[in-house]
Amino acid sequence: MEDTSFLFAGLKFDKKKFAKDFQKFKGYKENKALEVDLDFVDDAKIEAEVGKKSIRKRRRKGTTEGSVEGFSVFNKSASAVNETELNDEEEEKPSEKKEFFRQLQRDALLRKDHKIHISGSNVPSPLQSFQELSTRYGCKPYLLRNLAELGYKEPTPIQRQAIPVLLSGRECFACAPTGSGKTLAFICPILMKLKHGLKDRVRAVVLCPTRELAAQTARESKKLAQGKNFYINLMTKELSRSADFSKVPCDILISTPLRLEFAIRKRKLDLSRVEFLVLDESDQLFELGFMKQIDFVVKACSNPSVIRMLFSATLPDTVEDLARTLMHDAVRIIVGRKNTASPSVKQKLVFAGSEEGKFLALRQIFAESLNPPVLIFVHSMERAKELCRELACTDIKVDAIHSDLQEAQRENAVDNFRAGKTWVLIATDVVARGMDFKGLNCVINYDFPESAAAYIHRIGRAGRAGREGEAITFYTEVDVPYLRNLANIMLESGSEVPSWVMSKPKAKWKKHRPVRNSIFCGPADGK
Ligand SMILES: Nc1ncnc2c1ncn2[C@@H]1O[C@H](COP(=O)(O)OP(=O)(O)OP(=O)(O)O)[C@@H](O)[C@H]1O
Repeated sequence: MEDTSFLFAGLKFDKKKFAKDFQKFKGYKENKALEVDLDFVDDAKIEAEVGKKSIRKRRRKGTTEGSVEGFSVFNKSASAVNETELNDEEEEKPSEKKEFFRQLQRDALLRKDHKIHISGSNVPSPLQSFQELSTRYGCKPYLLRNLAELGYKEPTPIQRQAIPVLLSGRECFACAPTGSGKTLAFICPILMKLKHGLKDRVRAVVLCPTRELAAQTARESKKLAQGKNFYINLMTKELSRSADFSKVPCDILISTPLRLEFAIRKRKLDLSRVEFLVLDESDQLFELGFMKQIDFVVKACSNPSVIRMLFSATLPDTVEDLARTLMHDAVRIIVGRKNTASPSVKQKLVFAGSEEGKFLALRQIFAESLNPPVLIFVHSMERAKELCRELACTDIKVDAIHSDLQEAQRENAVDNFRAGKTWVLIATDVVARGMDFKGLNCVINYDFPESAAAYIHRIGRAGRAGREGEAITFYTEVDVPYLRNLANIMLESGSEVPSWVMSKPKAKWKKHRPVRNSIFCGPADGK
């Protein structure tokens, strides 16, 4: 790859100015042996591994908050600390030093309790509670009030770590399970950092892969900003086509890549003063279909001090490598194990034999216990329409959502499902990512997912925010070669797998889209 400039070409990384940091990143792989995961270190190790330099740095910076910002994975090992540093360290008051190590221990324990794994230099302490937003960072009362009104008592693990990282002005790339509150993890610090009342520029951009997710993110952001005069705009079709952006006050702009690119090119939308750029579902945004627009948007956010952040429940190594090499002094945050399904979803495999078998299995599940709302995934819009037609013949309130619908029809499908007017929603992967259907009990993969990431995101529509959920995956002969891969994900997230599946070889699982027979199979009861 011609480094990665095609994507982050707009990034003005001054290699001379940041020579030291650049060296750190360049040497990241070699330095990996030094990477310390605080989750697993005891007191002695902390003492040995901590870069003494960071104590000094912190004192110089005059950090007043109760957090510790002093642990560098890139620091030299204790034995390599040079003489000057040791001399400096001698000046450290013993009580201050002791408190520093105590804080490190507290951080390590908190991270261990919440399965937070970090790498990066001087990573700020995770949050003990939302109250710390006010004691450590001077958060305005309105935000704490809104959090309480939304019923958020404790920060989720990703919120505990990502919020302090972003508030300390650091870039980050983060991977945390589906339904674990990543939206709040990036919106909360943006609201805290943005001074409101500046109406002349877009100051934060959130990119989402689908319109539905963009709309949901805009709605959730507005709830959090309630009571403050923030301008939070969703890039609708009309806005992207006809707005005079110099006259549209906009603090946070939430958009899909295509619409944003269009507005920049055709409506002269100026993003040169954007302070925060969020790439939500970042791994999908880095896929081929979006690459050109993402590159364009990243270039347009040309403010050298823009803070970029990547969030997803799946973060392939390729995306990580890209982020690690190109973001400046970024912190990597992983909650739990990377690329695993949410442990709160009970997963099950069902052999359906054939297309006809799938439909019969579905009817049987519904006959035994239809516990709406239920989301069913199929692999194409034709199949979504077909299955919807088949189920519409029953007394089940069913609808379908796919990319062949008008924007308003898609909105209606989502709204009706949320309102309980639709019991069963049949969908393509257009709603597989990010969508938060509160109270969704069950996801059925009518068609086997095309990749591991698709599986993790699809089933992650259930079992959100600590609730239990269920996922059933139908398979036929054509899907058998991929069963083992799926079984691994199931096992890692605590679900049971039949032992024979584990004896199958693993296959390369990317874009498994076999040609499937028609869903239509005539009357199921033979009448
Ligand atoms: N601190 C919290 N306490 C309780 N619930 C929370 C908290 N933060 C967020 N939530 C709720 O958790 C649910 C999932 O949040 P969100 O949609 O941000 O998840 P996500 O991690 O982005 O998921 P996905 O990977 O599927 O996009 C939402 O209903 C949200 O309101």
